[in-house]
Amino acid sequence: MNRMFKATTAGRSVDEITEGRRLRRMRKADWSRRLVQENRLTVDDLIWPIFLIDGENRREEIAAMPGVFRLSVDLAVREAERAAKLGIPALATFPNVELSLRDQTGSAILDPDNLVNRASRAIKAAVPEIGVITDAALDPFTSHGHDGILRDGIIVNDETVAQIATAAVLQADAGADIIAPSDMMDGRIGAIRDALDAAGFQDVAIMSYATKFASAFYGPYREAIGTKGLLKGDKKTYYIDHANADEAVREAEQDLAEGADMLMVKPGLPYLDIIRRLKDEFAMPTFAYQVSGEYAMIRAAAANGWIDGDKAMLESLVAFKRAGCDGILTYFAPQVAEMLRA
Ligand SMILES: NCC(=O)CCC(=O)O
Ligand SMILES: [Mg+2]
Repeated sequence: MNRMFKATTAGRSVDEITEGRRLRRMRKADWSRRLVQENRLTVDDLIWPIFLIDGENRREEIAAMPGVFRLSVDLAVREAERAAKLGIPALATFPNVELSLRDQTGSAILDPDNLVNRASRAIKAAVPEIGVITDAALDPFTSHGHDGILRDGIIVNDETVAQIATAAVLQADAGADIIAPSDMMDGRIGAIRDALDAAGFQDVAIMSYATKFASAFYGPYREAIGTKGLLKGDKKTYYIDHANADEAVREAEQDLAEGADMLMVKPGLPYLDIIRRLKDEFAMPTFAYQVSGEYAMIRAAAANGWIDGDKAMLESLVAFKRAGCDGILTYFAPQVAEMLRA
């Protein structure tokens, strides 16, 4: 029937137009689609960001992130066990620090027994086979919610870098396998590398939040770590303008020169072009952070019945692989891992 059909429009048949190259041929059945599929999401691609709170047996749902909880350390350990069983390679921890412990300089990050370090110790003791990634940025620890030390209205770069480097050593000492600083201060990767090496932590890696953009998509995260009501102004003097791409390449280049082992692009889905450029340019292990706002959008639309949440989640994650990612930090990690296993 197809063969007999001659287009009645301007005269040429579809076979004449395509010269016989029919791309739908390989899409005709499930088996052939599977055979030619270029990118595949596996559990090995997942990093699970989890939120911490003080106390015991505490589990608080984050309103703007349905299905995501703040966990006391004992429950975080349980979740780490679950993650390891599911085959998730690594966790990234983020603390919601008690308000009374936050100050102008974020000094609690220098407490060897702060929430993050206690969690790393407990997780590594119970589940040594899972990777632990910690953030050395100051925002969960400052009374103003900025990622650095605030003096006279300015986030001071060099003093912040010195504090972050010291904090990174404490985090490594508590068991962190990867330090992932999310603050975007200039020079922090080199300073962290030097400090880790000087303290004997040559094997602790650095995943640079090399290209972190000033973004509206971090909203729910600020609720999660309790900086929403604290933060005055914005982070535009240290995060990258979301209109810029060449600048992101320069940031990544600089962090690699300073010793970053891995690059991260954040947020994720609106920045797939950056992921592709970094992967092509540097051929380094490259990660995306599918941030809280991206998670919330998918969950909210699904809750309203406007999209199929599971399908949108999987599609968004495969998009990162297609763009060149080696892995993705995603709040969907345990849910996806369960699905990929089934
Ligand atoms: N330093 C980690 C983040 O800022 C996460 C942002 C988000 O999930 O929105
Ligand atoms: Mg930089």
